[in-house]
Amino acid sequence: MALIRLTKEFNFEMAHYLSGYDGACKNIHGHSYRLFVTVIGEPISEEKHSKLGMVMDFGQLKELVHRRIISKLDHALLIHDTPESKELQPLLTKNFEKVEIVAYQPTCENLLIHFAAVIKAELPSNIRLHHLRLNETITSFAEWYDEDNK
Ligand SMILES: Nc1nc2c(c(=O)[nH]1)N=C([C@H](O)[C@H](O)COP(=O)(O)OP(=O)(O)OP(=O)(O)O)CN2
Ligand SMILES: [Zn+2]
Repeated sequence: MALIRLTKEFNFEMAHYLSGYDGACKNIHGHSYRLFVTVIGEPISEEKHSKLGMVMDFGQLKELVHRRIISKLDHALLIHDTPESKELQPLLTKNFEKVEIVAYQPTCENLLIHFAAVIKAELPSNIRLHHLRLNETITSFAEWYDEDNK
């Protein structure tokens, strides 16, 4: 038995602001995010299987992450649902196509917690989410590891 980790990288552009933050990031600004998704499993060994030798088709992983995360967040503005943003929300949703209202402060950390839950819920039962890495800038990134969150 050999366990193999597979990683696929995704890129998306997203705007956000950190509500109540004590620095420049309290203002609306954007990032070119880089998301690395790593899964672990055993390569399929059935000779007749169309995915012979693969833990998971990279294309299947791409479809999942695109559908559940990238399609929603790329070129979107993420708004933390707070009493202060309530007034702003209808104005933004009326004028822009992609505004996502979320129940959490949109930090790298909280985005990863959200992404992990979404990806884990859709992975086939024989494949495990091993870790995620999210770069917010070239110099700043956060990581989520399954083994840290058992
Ligand atoms: N722990 C966290 N700290 C900060 C987050 C975060 O998500 N988690 N986010 C921000 C801002 O949104 C933004 O990402 C600024 O980050 P920072 O690395 O400070 O960006 P700079 O452009 O100033 O980075 P340099 O490359 O050092 O110029 C703030 N903090
Ligand atoms: Zn930011």
